Amino acid sequence: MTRTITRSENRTNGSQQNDFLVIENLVKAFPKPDGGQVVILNGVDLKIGEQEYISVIGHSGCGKSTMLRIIAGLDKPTSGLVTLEGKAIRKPGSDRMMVFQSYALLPWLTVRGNIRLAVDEVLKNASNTEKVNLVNEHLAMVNLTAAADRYPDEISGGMKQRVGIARALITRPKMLLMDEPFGALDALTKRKLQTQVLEIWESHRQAVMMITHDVDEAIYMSDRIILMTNGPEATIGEILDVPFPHPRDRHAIQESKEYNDLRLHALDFLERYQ
Ligand SMILES: Nc1ncnc2c1ncn2[C@@H]1O[C@H](COP(=O)(O)OP(=O)(O)OP(=O)(O)O)[C@@H](O)[C@H]1O
Repeated sequence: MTRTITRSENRTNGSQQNDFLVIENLVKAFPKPDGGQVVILNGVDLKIGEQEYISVIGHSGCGKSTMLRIIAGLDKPTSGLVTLEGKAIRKPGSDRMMVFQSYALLPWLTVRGNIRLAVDEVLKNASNTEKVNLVNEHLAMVNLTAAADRYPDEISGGMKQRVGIARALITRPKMLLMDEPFGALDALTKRKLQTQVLEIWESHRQAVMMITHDVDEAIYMSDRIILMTNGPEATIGEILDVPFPHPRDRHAIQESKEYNDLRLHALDFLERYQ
């Protein structure tokens, strides 16, 4: 069989060679309850372009969320450096927004209120009219206009996740960090939301790092797929280039030989690291 897989060298994809996010020799260790330390991530090197969509796949516990939290500024590296546009990341900032699997919405605020909160926190100089228009625009973008005045416990999981995505997008962060954003959704809702998020990203490009356990999701959505080795002491095992131009048609790409080769290659990798 002719292999069409391209293993990316550690560079940004396609035309965007700029080193927007740079991770250099990242090591993260946590203290063990009985003393000593366990090294979770050991020597991660990665560069991401400013409009690049990256997926990270690896077995449970290898340190994917830890890496995302370090990029978000919620946790610190034990050693190594993570920079965004050349500046070391030391704390959370409005240039990076997170989307969590567990939605993390405030139950006492409506859909509109949850989205508006992000605008109030980040776009402090915008007028009330500008903020209202922005919230309405983003409610429409994720098809939530009709549910704007409902509370989180009155809407479905898929709707909650759309609120989380609108809330993350509305302040136009330079980088979107998504931790298994579709992991809690049923198969149909998941596919719909994947398409919606991809369409939004295709029209408002930004850097994305998305953790997923789903190889098909990674191929459909991303430009490159980072395959992590198992922990402890996990690192990047391989980086796969996804050769399909955007905008993508899920059905069309799934019929191609490249798609199936890529899928089998990623699954083989994961099997090897079981
Ligand atoms: N604050 C912490 N203190 C101690 N150990 C931690 C801490 N945070 C994470 N860990 C450990 O680090 C390892 C990696 O955790 P992490 O959540 O990053 O993995 P993951 O790859 O995202 O897993 P999953 O796919 O299951 O979400 C796990 O063994 C976890 O128990």
